[in-house]
Amino acid sequence: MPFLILNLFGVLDAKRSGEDAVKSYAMNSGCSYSIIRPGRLVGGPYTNLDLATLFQVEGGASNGVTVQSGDALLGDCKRDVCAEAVLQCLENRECEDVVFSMHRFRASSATASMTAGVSAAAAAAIFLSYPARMERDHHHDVQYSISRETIQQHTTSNNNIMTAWSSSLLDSNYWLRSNIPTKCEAVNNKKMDTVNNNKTFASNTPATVYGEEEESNSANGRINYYYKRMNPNDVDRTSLMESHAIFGPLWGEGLIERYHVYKRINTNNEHPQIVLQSPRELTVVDLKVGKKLNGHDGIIHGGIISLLFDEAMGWAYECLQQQDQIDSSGMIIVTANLTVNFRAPFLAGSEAVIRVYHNETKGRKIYFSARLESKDGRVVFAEASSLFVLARKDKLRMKER
Ligand SMILES: CCCCCCCCCC(=O)SCCNC(=O)CCNC(=O)[C@H](O)C(C)(C)COP(=O)(O)OP(=O)(O)OC[C@H]1O[C@@H](n2cnc3c(N)ncnc32)[C@H](O)[C@@H]1OP(=O)(O)O
Repeated sequence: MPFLILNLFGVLDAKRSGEDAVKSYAMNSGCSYSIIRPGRLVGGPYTNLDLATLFQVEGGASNGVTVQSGDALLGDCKRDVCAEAVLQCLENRECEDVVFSMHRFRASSATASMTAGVSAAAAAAIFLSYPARMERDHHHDVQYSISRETIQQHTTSNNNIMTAWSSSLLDSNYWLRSNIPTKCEAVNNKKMDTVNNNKTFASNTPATVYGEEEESNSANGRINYYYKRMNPNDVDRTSLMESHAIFGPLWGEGLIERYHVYKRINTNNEHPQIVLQSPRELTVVDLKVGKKLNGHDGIIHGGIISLLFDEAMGWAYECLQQQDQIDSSGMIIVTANLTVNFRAPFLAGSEAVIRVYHNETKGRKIYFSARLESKDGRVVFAEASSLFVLARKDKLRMKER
């Protein structure tokens, strides 16, 4: 159908704005999104086209769905399947940061039998696990495909549809794990070498990591933040080198081997209200721990993890101070409270990232939260929340005496 007709009264424009707002919010708040563009919704009280199919179709053949990236598809979509798809998106990591359209499966006789007797839930779940071609929006220059033919081969060669689907689900998940660059991988290879000059790039920060010169491209609505290396350029820490826990005695092979701090710089002028949403991601630390910092054999000591969090939050304060221009003359920021929940063993020799968020500022009290997670964001090793307090320097010295 011509775009002009589909877009009568600006309906598609409005939908696009809605989608852009969702993406911006997701990018700026650090959460993921899934955008489903269903075909014309049917199957409800006012559009019960399915009365017709009810008499023609055995079982639930009309529950089949076709999923494709972008909006190439045109057709109807059953409401119950759409609702199920929404729920599946919440649970399927494969659906993170994707935009796809779905409509009813216009099945050939062979493929119709594939969906016969399968519930809407199963159909939606399976097809969402096997997107014919999903566009990862954050990696918009990369597309991934899982052939729908593969599914059909599985299903036609096996009488037990559900078994066949589950086995290909495993294949597919394996494929996804082994092939899809995750959120933490670089989009732009050209930027990889900027790590070396400490300029802008965190090799393991989220996908939307762009160099400063590309910031000007943000007009296309896709690029609205990037990361810039903080240490050692932004803050003179030479005096810290010898006595600082991380950069001094605990620094080196087998110990803390990497601790690169990046501040997030938002460049989104389109939705400033969204950028300011709380909690706001302030810093990301790209780190590597060695094999000599264990508690139990092979597992990094919880105290070390707490230290890594504390430091990251200290840098987050530095970032906040730069952004919000906090007047801290005569003051020093100190940790008043730090709570850590250890969620999964953080293994010796691992690489990971810490993401720090600003939750709230109340007078001289600043609340942060943070996550230590695997580079691909799939495993959360620990979560932390903290209260930092701006204390008067002279008062702290009095306490020392
Ligand atoms: C770019 C460079 C990056 C470098 C990063 C380095 C990061 C490293 C950060 C650290 O590890 S600092 C070392 C560990 N922390 C300390 O040594 C701090 C020791 N504690 C203190 O010196 C004082 O207890 C403190 C300055 C935190 C507070 O004393 P104050 O006399 O200034 O404030 P006060 O006790 O009146 O408390 C102020 C507010 O904070 C609240 N508060 C203080 N401690 C709290 C606590 N532990 N839990 C909850 N709330 C707390 C307190 O209730 C109160 O709330 P209200 O204003 O609403 O009444």
